[in-house]
Amino acid sequence: MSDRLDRLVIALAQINPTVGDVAANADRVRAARADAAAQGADLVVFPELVLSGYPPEDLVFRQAFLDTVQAAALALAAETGDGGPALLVGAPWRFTDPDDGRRKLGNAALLMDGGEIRFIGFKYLLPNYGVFDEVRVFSRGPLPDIVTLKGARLGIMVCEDMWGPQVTRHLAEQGADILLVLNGSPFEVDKHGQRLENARPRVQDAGLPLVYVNQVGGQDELVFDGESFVVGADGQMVGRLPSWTEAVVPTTWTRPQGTDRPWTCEAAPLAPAPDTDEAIYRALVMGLADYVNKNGFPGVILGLSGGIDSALSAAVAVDALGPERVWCVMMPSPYTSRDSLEDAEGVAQMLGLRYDTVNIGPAIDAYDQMLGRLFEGRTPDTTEENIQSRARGITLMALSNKFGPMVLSTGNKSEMSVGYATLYGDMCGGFSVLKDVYKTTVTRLSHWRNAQGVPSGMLGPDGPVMPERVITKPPTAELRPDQKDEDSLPPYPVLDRILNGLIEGEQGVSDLIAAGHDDATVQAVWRLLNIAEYKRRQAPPGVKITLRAFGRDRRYPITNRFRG
Ligand SMILES: Nc1ncnc2c1ncn2[C@@H]1O[C@H](COP(=O)(O)OP(=O)(O)OC[C@H]2O[C@@H]([n+]3cccc(C(=O)O)c3)[C@H](O)[C@@H]2O)[C@@H](O)[C@H]1O
Ligand SMILES: Nc1ncnc2c1ncn2[C@@H]1O[C@H](COP(=O)(O)OP(=O)(O)OP(=O)(O)O)[C@@H](O)[C@H]1O
Ligand SMILES: NC(=O)CC[C@H](N)C(=O)O
Repeated sequence: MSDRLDRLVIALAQINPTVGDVAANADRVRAARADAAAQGADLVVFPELVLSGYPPEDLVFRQAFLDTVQAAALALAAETGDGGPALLVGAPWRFTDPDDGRRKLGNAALLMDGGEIRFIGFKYLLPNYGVFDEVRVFSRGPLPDIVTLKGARLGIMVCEDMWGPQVTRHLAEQGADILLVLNGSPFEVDKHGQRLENARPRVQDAGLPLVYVNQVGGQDELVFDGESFVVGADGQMVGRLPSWTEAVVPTTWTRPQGTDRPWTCEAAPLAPAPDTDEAIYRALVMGLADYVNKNGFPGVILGLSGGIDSALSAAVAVDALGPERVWCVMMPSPYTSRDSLEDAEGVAQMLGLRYDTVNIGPAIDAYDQMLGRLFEGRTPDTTEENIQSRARGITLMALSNKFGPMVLSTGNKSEMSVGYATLYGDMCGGFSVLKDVYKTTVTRLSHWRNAQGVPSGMLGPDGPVMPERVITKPPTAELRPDQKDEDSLPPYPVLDRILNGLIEGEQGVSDLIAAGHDDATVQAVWRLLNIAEYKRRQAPPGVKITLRAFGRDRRYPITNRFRG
């Protein structure tokens, strides 16, 4: 037998598309192809729906949008007539269903080679759970055929196709040599482990190696971490791309020349996977940066209270956008303590950003006067507290309207769970960094960022970002004298464990009581969680990091009498 080898170089193009910007996405594909060509690639594999951006949601109902995608795809395909690498690109694509003869829309993978679209495969398993609604917008295609490139029989799948056995089995039966998977797989804590756990049974079932290409970047509530990889037919990781950054990485595949022996991938670089806290922090930074930049804002503005939530939100914003694009405003009331003033100023100095003070005292006096006659005989309560919060909201929105930065809302997941936030007050804003981050995780991330220095690729200071006291002092809303969060809520470690069970674990009240939690506390938290749904529906979007984020993932009725 000859010891010469057949050789195929497959480049993994982990790029950051923008939903709806078809021309820019096609240009990114071109740039990645040029990069891959310079690295000797024969084929460049891109993420799911890279031409439209993922997820395109109802945008794909517009024929004009599909026409634009189709024109861009045909232009890219024509360019592969130059003898350079072939492209494997995801796009929404209209097709005629062979079973019923009807025109449908599929989530497709297009193989472009030799100046034409040589092969079209469609996603077979459409995810319709959690954040995914693909049955609503796409039809499943027929089970895909295999296609040959430079003698290698490629089995092409689209994302969810790898999460069930059917498509892999079909491709293996057809005689595939290598499985290629185009993905739009959003980040969740510890998701990278799940991807590998789902890839391995497919690989073992088929006895075939697998190439997994995921996108990076933020799209509204979703953020994609990339972390594309190659797994050998033995289930071992052969190569892994870095997370949270664009990358075009070639992998070299060989087999004995002229034989029908399996293709194997030569060892490729194995980028380290970040630990949990770093991954969450990077998700928040990328989610915010892409939201602000892709929507064309000059920067963000937020209320800096001297508390931990606004301090961490400001730190994430500075790491995402740089200090010159983040504006913080301290808005003291008569209840604002000296410590809060010092701590807010400390945060601003450490982050090196623009910091202003606007006293809300005159606004509160004005409302006291305006409402005095109508409120006569009523004792002060949360009504007056909420007016303070709303005076801050109005101030931030006025500065946003006048100067253009988007207001960043600072509430965390613990508060959003129990409705501990004021509608049109501290809930106002365009985007919320911490919306899906429990308070105990806020504390952990703050310690992490203070100890870590600037994470690679970020724009903030290489040192601590908030005074230690901001992390260690008891949380307070400072809406009345000596107020502490724990006056109204269980201590956050207790609250977060219960919320984690009710939300992430979908556990019942009785399960949590049986697990040893205090009966009355669990009942109270469950009640608050239920009655705060109306607030969450009016809350700004924020970066999803958990299994069950409010908004896209966890959708409960507002009008809901079930209390069991
Ligand atoms: N199902 C439903 N559908 C639609 N609307 C509903 C509703 N239930 C009540 N509402 C309305 O919602 C209003 C109550 O909500 P809202 O006005 O937000 O006020 P509310 O929830 O009563 O008070 C805000 C709470 O957030 C706490 N908090 C914590 C931390 C920071 C801050 C801060 O502001 O900085 C505040 C504050 O201590 C207080 O407990 C009611 O007046 C009612 O009209
Ligand atoms: N004195 C203040 N100056 C500026 N902004 C404020 C002030 N007080 C509250 N805010 C804004 O309202 C948000 C909610 O504040 P509050 O302090 O009441 O609750 P919190 O959830 O403990 O937040 P934090 O930890 O940031 O204080 C803050 O994150 C901040 O954006
Ligand atoms: N786009 C998709 O099909 C994604 C679904 C898949 N289970 C994932 O999260 O990775």
